Amino acid sequence: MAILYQHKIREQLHLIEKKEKRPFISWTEEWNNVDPVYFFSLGPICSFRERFFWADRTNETVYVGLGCTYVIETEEKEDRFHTVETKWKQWIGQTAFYSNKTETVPILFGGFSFDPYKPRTEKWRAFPHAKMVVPAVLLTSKGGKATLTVTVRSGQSAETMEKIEMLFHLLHEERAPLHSLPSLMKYEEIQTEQWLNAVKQTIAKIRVGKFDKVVLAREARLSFADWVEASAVLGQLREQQPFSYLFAFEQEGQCFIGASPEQLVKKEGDACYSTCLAGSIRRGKTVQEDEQFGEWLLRDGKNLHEHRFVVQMIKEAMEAVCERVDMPPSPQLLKLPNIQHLYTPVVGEHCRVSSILSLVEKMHPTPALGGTPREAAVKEIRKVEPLDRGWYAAPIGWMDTKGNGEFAVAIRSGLLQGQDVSIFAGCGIVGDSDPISEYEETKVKFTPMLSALGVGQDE
Ligand SMILES: C=C(O[C@H]1C=CC=C(C(=O)O)[C@@H]1O)C(=O)O
Ligand SMILES: [Mg+2]
Repeated sequence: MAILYQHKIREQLHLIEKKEKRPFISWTEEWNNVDPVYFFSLGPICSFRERFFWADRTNETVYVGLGCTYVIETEEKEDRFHTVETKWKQWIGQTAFYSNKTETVPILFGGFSFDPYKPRTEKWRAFPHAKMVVPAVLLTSKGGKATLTVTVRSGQSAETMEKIEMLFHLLHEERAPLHSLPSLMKYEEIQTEQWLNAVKQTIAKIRVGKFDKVVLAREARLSFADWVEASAVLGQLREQQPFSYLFAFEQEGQCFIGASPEQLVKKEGDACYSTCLAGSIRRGKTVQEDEQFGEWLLRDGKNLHEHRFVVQMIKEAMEAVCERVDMPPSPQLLKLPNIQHLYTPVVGEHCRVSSILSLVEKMHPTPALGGTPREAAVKEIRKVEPLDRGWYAAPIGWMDTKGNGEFAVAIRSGLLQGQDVSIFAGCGIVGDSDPISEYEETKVKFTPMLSALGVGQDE
């Protein structure tokens, strides 16, 4: 099967290259189903130096990208979303699209930094303020049906084909097990004292009316005995966090990865969707305790307050561009394996914007990651938070050639850098926050990444 495909793709690309005058060729074909995490794991073995992974909360849409045929990246601050949009349109205009018996279109995948005005540290050097890529090979799985898209620069298909041939060869062989996780050498929470002080100061400032809400995040660092391979972590996240977005974006051997429950925005034609997620409590140890915690969260003034700011902002942002916006009048509970949240889904109809990036720009950062008022809160985070957030808490996702797409908020995430890993977690500070409870909340939010790394919470 794989051998057949290989010849077919090579032949097709060759024919197209001969007659096509455009700089890029993108060719899509129906394909046999393959485990996406396994597909992702084969990238480096086939000399693809970049890779990404995306699965939405229901696993309905899964994308795996290997290699990089076209990169859009910018260090611009104000204009970054606009620049990506313009370059994407230019690329679409330069590309010849071919497909065989499928409606699937190629996508652009990537993300943004949380705050382009925060000075970048060495840790995030491979992650500019905006970076989105068109992969050389894209595996798309939609509703259980798979397609493969090969995108090449015209005249350069031979180089990509060599790697693809290797990929097909490996897929044809008996499946090798995923990498195992190395053992933990060191676990360290970073600048906890400074973070707690920042929380205390922020609470005081909120109490005198300087802000309504500010989200403050912190970092923990882990060192392992060996290289931490992204596919091993991804495999664990997939098992342990079944109702979250799974994402990974690997560049220069560094991989930003996570399992986020939080949708920033999705656009499908003229409908758009978002979720308000803020307000948290851990899961109970028994069914009864778990229900008690949930009931408490639904009634707790401080958490409802935290949540309300997010609802207000998302509602306003959607109302500005949609004819109709629907949402339930009060939050529901979203129960995840380690934590429960207050949750309000939002649906916008007859959306007037043509590209998801305009919605991303409007909505980032929501008060679940930044605060209220937005500008003042982000400035305060920049000043007092002892952390370079990089891509943590920022938009990550995809868009297609029609301007549709979906972005999650990259929380419950970490950065894999060889044997070292940084993980991040934040929480919404309001006037009646208690620093120790907020500290505990961030600990619970570290759990998904720690478990995926094979680390127990008390290590
Ligand atoms: C900032 C994070 O969570 C946000 C999302 C849900 C609940 C939150 C909270 O209750 O504080 C946070 O706003 C994080 O997980 O790092
Ligand atoms: Mg909270």
